[in-house]
Amino acid sequence: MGEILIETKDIGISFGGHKAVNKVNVKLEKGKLTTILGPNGAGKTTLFNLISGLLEPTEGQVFFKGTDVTHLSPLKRIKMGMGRSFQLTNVFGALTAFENVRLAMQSKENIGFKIFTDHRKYKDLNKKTDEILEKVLLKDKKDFLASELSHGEQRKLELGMVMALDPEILLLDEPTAGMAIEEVPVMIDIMRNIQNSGTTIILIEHKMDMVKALSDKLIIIVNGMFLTEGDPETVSKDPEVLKAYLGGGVLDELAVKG
Ligand SMILES: Nc1ncnc2c1ncn2[C@@H]1O[C@H](COP(=O)(O)OP(=O)(O)OP(=O)(O)O)[C@@H](O)[C@H]1O
Repeated sequence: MGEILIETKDIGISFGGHKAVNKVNVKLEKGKLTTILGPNGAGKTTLFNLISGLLEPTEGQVFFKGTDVTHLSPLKRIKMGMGRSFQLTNVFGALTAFENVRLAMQSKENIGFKIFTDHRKYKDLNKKTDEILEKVLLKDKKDFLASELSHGEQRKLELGMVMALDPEILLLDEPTAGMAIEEVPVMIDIMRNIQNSGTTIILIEHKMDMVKALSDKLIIIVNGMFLTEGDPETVSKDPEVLKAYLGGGVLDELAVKG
């Protein structure tokens, strides 16, 4: 296994009496795309919230590049290189696509209005913003208000805003949620662009086309607990996975992967 960027040790959280995540141990490897799969309500988003700091665990620890970040705020984690997107779109409708991405970049750099006193920095930010809009295939829409974009375009923009934080690892919670199936191949292209630029990705995704096309590794979570992990081919044939999770035949699609 290569360098580990994120590791959880016996991480868990209870809501009332219910253990939404129960002593989960995962290691996420640099440069890889790992997909977290599991039925609805299995605890995938909750695990993301624990990793990114939106929730404090009731037990266990989270490490980022060997540092214990369990009690650090989400903002501190972002500054360390952990980027996160959400199932719901979070864009500023009254700003253009370009402004949304640049604002995200400014927030990371903490430069606020000082940019107006440093022309070079300003130009540099604009250039980086253009590069990101190109990566998420929104260059043509840069001057559109975010509210004028389609839902799928807003999702791409959201991805651009997370990219603007220049993360070393990206946690993406269903980037295709609410997208029409015809839009999925474009999202796959965008994700490949991000992968090719060396960013490590952890993905929660239900659309199997996407999972098949991109995943180096699958981690299966059932009832808040880690079930198994491995390459998509192996995991899709694991009898435990088929028994506990599938039934519905979801991974049959993975098993026939070329
Ligand atoms: N803030 C909360 N308060 C109480 N219960 C919660 C909270 N967040 C999540 N849960 C519960 O924890 C369990 C796991 O939810 P979670 O959203 O993590 O599942 P998921 O695997 O992401 O599901 P989906 O695929 O439907 O998004 C569910 O039973 C959910 O109702």
